[in-house]
This record gives sequence, structure tokens and C-alpha cells, in this order.
Amino acid sequence: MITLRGLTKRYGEKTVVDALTCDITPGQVTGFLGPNGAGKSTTMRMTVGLDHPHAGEVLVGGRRYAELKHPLREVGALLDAKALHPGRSAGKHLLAMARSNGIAASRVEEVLATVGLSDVAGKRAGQFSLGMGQRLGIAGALLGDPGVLLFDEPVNGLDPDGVRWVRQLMRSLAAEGRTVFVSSHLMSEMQLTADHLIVIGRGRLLADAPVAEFIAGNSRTTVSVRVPDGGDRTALDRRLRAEGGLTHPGEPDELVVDGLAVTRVGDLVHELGIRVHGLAERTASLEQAYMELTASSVEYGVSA
Ligand SMILES: Nc1ncnc2c1ncn2[C@@H]1O[C@H](COP(=O)(O)OP(=O)(O)OP(=O)(O)O)[C@@H](O)[C@H]1O
Repeated sequence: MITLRGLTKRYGEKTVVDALTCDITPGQVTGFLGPNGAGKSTTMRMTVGLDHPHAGEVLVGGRRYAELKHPLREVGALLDAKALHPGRSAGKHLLAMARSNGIAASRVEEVLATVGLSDVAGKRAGQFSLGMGQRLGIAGALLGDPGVLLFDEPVNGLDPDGVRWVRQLMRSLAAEGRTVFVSSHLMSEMQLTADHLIVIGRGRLLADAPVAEFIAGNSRTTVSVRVPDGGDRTALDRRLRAEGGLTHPGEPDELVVDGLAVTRVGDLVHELGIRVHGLAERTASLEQAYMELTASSVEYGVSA
């Protein structure tokens, strides 16, 4: 469990993490979303003692990071995959981490195997590709077999196979009862990986909800009706509007209906005796819901 209570961080005049209060609970993957500069990395850095809050606190398993005797056994983190000694081999890098936290040397081979780097254990980390570096960072996070894991954009630079591997790893770590907190800008991937979401904008909490609830609460479900005959389409359009629906054209043979349930649209089609080629409910994607929610919190954007 990670507990944030009024967590606040300022850089100069700017408050980059602003009174964040939430719990990141075990047994599920919690996605951490927010526009560039929202304060995600800063929050994660404070969780593992690399930055210090100006106010409030962040606790791991009920304790501050500084109070943990062997921190890597309690919380593992992939924050900046490039932050390692480039001349040191992957194996030696992990061994040094293990020694500093009283972790058995045998864990090094285990985690290298888990991330698929056993064959390059002797290679210098500086020669690693972006994806290999990410895998090594993940190995470091797993080293102490911790109950709490933080991953800051873990799929950055990974190929599709690697992205899928990370997704499965996150899911299995959560299924083992661990707390998995992961940031990403890849909404489609988050939709597949996360159970719960924490969304921030300009350092403030915007949402703390299960993925499905977040999507439902920040977007509208529409109904798509495919009507091949233009005359029928006009008649249906008129009727749907009379019933209080908002309609707009989609594909050439399609009407998109807002504000009426799919069952009601189906009944009206039947009543009018209209031939249709498709009737479907369209649920918004996480990306649409996210864009909707964060539109006013984007700091570094270009106007459309
Ligand atoms: N060491 C620092 N000194 C000054 N400002 C900083 C420092 N670290 C971060 N910031 C500022 O704090 C804000 C939050 O940055 P942070 O990296 O936490 O955001 P983020 O949500 O992780 O963004 P991204 O999605 O781009 O990685 C930004 O405006 C950033 O410029």
C-alpha cells in the first residue's frame, strides 16, 4: 500500500505536487496518468526518498521511505532506466544493488531470467539498447521481491512484444497481491493493463477511480445506427430528434445518436419499419475520457 496524505512539492514559486491525498492499494494495477509536467515523476521520486515533500507525506506500507531498513525489499522502482553506471555489467550492477540491501546474490540470476537478460548479464549496461535498459531497470525493481512496485513509463522504447510482456508482468505482480503503481502516456495500453486510475493535472488530483468508472464518468456512450437508404435515414433522424436524441452523421450510411439508450433506438427503428445494417452501442475509450478530463490541465500543449 502507498499512502499519500496532503503530499506537496514546490520548485521555486511553482507548486508541482499540490496536496495529493490518495491510497494506492495492493492486488491491483493502478495507472498514474497526467499530462507532461503534471507531477507524476516527482510524486514517484518522493515515494522512494529521492525528493522531499514541502508538506504532507507519502508512506510505503505505513512507513516513510527513510524508515525502511532494507528499502529494496519493501519497494522496487523503475524511475529512470538510464540512471546506471554505463561501464558496469548488468549482472554487477544488480549485484551491487543486492549487496547494499542484504539481498541474496542468487536473486540476480533470477531477476535477469525474469526480464530475459540472462544472456547479456556480462555486457556493459552502457551498450544496452533502450529496451534492454528498461528491462534492466525492471530487474532492479524486482530484485528485493518487494510488495510495492513503482514503474515510471516502463514501456518507453519497448517493441510491441516488450510492451505485451510488461503488461503481463504488471498483471501477474498485482495478482500476487502486490501494489503496482505505473505511469504511462499510452492510453490504449493503460486501458488493458490498469484496474484503477489516479489522474493528476498541474499537481492536483483529478480522478481516483476504477478504469471502467473513470471512462463512464468522463465520456458519453453513443449509439451507432447504419441505415443504407437515405430517405429512411432522414425519417429516422427526425424521429430520434423528436425523442430528445442528439444526432450527427458518422460514416456515409451512419447516424450517431447521443442521449438515447440503444434499446430505445432499436424500438424506434422497429416502429418506423426501417431497414438497418447495424445497431451498436459505442463506449468511449480511455483515451477519449482522459482527453475530456485533462483538457484544461494541459500545460505544454499546442492549440488545435
Ligand atoms: N529538479 C527540478 N527542478 C525544478 N523543477 C522541476 C524539477 N523536477 C521537476 N520539475 C518540474 O516539476 C514539474 C513536474 O514534473 P514531473 O517530471 O514530475 O512531471 P511528469 O508528470 O512526470 O511529466 P512527464 O509526463 O513529462 O514525465 C514540471 O514542471 C517540471 O519542470
